[in-house]
Amino acid sequence: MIIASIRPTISFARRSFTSTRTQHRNETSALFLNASRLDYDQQLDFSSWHSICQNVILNRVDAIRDSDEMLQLLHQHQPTIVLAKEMTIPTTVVEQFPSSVQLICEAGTGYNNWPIAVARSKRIPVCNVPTYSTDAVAHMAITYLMNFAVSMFDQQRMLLNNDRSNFTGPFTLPLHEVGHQTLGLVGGAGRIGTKVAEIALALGMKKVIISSRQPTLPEGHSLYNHPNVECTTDVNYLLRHSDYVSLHTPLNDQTRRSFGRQQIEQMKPTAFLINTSRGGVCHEEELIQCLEERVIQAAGLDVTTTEPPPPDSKLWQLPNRI
Ligand SMILES: NC(=O)C1=CN([C@@H]2O[C@H](COP(=O)(O)OP(=O)(O)OC[C@H]3O[C@@H](n4cnc5c(N)ncnc54)[C@H](O)[C@@H]3O)[C@@H](O)[C@H]2O)C=CC1
Ligand SMILES: O=C(O)C(=O)COP(=O)(O)O
Repeated sequence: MIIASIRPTISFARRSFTSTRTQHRNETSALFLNASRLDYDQQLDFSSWHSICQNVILNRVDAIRDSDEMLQLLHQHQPTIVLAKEMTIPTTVVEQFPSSVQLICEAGTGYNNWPIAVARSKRIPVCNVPTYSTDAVAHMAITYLMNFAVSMFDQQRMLLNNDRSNFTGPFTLPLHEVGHQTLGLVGGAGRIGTKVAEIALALGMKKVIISSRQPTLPEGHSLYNHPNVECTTDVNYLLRHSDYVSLHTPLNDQTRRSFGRQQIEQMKPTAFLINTSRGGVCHEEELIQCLEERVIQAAGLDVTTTEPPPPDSKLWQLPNRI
């Protein structure tokens, strides 16, 4: 899957290069910072890189300790292309990039780890892999939803704790039929949100509310004019009417810590929050407090502000956090 999905980056790179950078066809090297994050021997299609530039030398480095070391490596290798995956690249590093660097590639979807404004000011294009894991993330969000719907996590916890109260008498854990429920997708008109919506509708969910910066889905969107889909610019409306709220915006200056107590308090007390976007989109301290106070039922968090959370984070202990 990843071999196929990395191709958009390659084709973007090819377009960038063929339009403006053809003079460098003979002398291209790429530096992959912290390459051990994935096994890219299998995932980078070197023949594509070679069609951009005749000699691509991919140098992979790991376990970089600090900005100084990063800069030292960059100046030593003088790469044309710098690749990274989810590793925070400090502003000062991009400011001091060697002049050889002509393309930044994020080898995944979210590119919040790069100081884009600095790259832009230096006229270095940045590309990502937009479809790197669209289906996998959508499946993850739906897995949280279905588990919340039938209290699967709680049932398993009770079994592991040898707590038989729900298996000997009347069943007290909630069991919801999603056909009667509404899913709210914040930033839901994007790739992952749309895929989540499509699966939720296939499961027969009553309604999907998508919040977007546009009042309607664009013509040509797979859910345009769908009878069970509502598009709104009013996130508060979505929060008030959803049984599950799933976050799908990228992390940027507008979305950073944008989902906190004020938003959670508008959700139904019976509702669940799902975050598979970026931990930093949530105001994590306020989210933890709201979960402790049971302002909502529970949260499914594929992402946290720091990954993994620090050992003393309350996130490790909260019973209503998955
Ligand atoms: N948990 C994981 O392993 C993964 C997480 N992700 C995260 O999911 C995010 C979304 O991915 P895609 O759906 O593929 O991206 P996308 O770009 O297709 O969709 C993002 C949506 O958010 C909207 N948006 C952007 N800025 C906004 C703002 N300031 N306010 C409101 N809406 C805004 C966009 O208009 C778009 O509809 C990525 O940026 C990444 O952070 C992506 C892949 C894997
Ligand atoms: O591509 C992205 O934005 C991701 O977050 C992918 O994350 P992962 O490869 O699942 O650690």
